[in-house]
Amino acid sequence: MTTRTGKNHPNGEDDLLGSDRVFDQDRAEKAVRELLLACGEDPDRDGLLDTPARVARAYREMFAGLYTDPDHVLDKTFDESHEELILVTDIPMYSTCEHHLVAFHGVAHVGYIPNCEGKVTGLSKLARLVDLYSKRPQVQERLTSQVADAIVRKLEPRGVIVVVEAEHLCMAMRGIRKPGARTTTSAVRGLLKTSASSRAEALDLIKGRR
Ligand SMILES: Nc1nc2c(ncn2[C@@H]2O[C@H](COP(=O)(O)OP(=O)(O)OP(=O)(O)O)[C@@H](O)[C@H]2O)c(=O)[nH]1
Ligand SMILES: [Zn+2]
Repeated sequence: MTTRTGKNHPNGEDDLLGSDRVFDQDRAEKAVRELLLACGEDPDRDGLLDTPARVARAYREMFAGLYTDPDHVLDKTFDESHEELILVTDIPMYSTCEHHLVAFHGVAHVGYIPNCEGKVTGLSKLARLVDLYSKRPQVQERLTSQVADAIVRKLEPRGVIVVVEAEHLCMAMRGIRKPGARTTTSAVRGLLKTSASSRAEALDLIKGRR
């Protein structure tokens, strides 16, 4: 699996520079085996024999967003004379907390106001963008702004809003142990930041969606 991604920091701005990055299946398998040993488990017992390979494949899938340039997701655009809000709500989101490598999951709401040329993208591409940035070691704040900034870069819209609501399993199954606690993050750009009424319209639609 070799495709473009960042040189120094896979989640940073140098993401755009691109470099070949590969998933090293053998290395991942060895690391999982080591982890099992470190936990006092026997990786050679029947039930665990295939576990290192399975876990390595799972991580390759969970971090698939490290190997794809997110900007390509929004390559296809079309002109549609719609100059008002386009909002996709309740996009299911599964990501991995970079502090503990356990899941955080919830929903993302992504909206934008196209520019005066009416440059829009397919609705599924907004969900693809959320998927791609989720499939990396992440923190929720960065995930939220990266989705917003990718839309700004590629669609040059008048405004963008991204809201992510998630439960962090690192706060539920360990540590402070508060299952059900939800974290909400938002990233607003352009008109949706500067115009209180535009932002209120978007937030009302997000809040009142059920
Ligand atoms: N801001 C932010 N914090 C996060 C996110 N995911 C996990 N964290 C927090 O990252 C922090 C890491 O804190 P540390 O004190 O270094 O690690 P820790 O001892 O395991 O912390 P506890 O979870 O409090 O036990 C914790 O407070 C987590 O709740 C995230 O997406 N955004
Ligand atoms: Zn965590």
